[in-house]
Amino acid sequence: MPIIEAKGVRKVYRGDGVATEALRGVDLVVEAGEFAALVGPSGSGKSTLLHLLAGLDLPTEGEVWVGGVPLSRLSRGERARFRLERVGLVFQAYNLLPVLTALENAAFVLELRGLPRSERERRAREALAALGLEDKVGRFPRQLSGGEQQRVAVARALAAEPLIVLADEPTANLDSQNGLALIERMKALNEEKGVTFLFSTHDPRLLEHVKRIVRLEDGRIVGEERR
Ligand SMILES: Nc1ncnc2c1ncn2[C@@H]1O[C@H](COP(=O)(O)OP(=O)(O)OP(=O)(O)O)[C@@H](O)[C@H]1O
Repeated sequence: MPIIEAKGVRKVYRGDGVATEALRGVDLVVEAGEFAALVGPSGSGKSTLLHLLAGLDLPTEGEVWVGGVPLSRLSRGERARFRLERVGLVFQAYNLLPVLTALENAAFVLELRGLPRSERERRAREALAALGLEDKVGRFPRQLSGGEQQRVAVARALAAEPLIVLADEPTANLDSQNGLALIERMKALNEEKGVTFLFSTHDPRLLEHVKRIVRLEDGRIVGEERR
């Protein structure tokens, strides 16, 4: 069974009397275990598609299934629970909680899942260390640079060891050492634990490692490449 399937997905944003058609009929299947990238020019619909696949928003038309579950048939609360249990998200607004330290932020999803403190701290520390943040665990988001906050957001997603990670430009803003460390960590999770990854990216370092590239243009899939 595909882990994600989108069929006939259209998304129209309406606001200020203007309608923007961000997706114009997208069909996409992602199988379990894939390590895949969405590429395309700015405004082509990558973030919109990732949001819909995560159930953060619903399509104007069409349907998204994740693990066989049609997202439009779930309530908002059920979609939130589904994300908590299955999906790791890394979006451009990192959504770190300002009153929590890096460690607490990275452990937050595990806390919501009810893991015991020692277990969630161990996993959060491990994920932060893998991203080069071992000496920043006690800092609050405002005491971290943009790139460091981004790494905490990635650590939070990876610490939860979800079924699938959806990430919007996960390596943007990272210097080459941290970018490579993150790529290695994602690859290891993909190869050793079978975690599925779908990310949008322009980063040639990351594109070197992906096994599939899906190209979006103007709200449509215009090409695909498998390696
Ligand atoms: N909340 C919104 N309200 C109105 N229009 C939006 C909204 N979000 C995105 N759009 C529009 O939808 C289109 C697709 O945007 P999207 O953010 O999905 O593109 P993208 O490929 O992720 O771009 P980038 O690479 O710049 O992040 C753009 O024309 C954008 O202006």
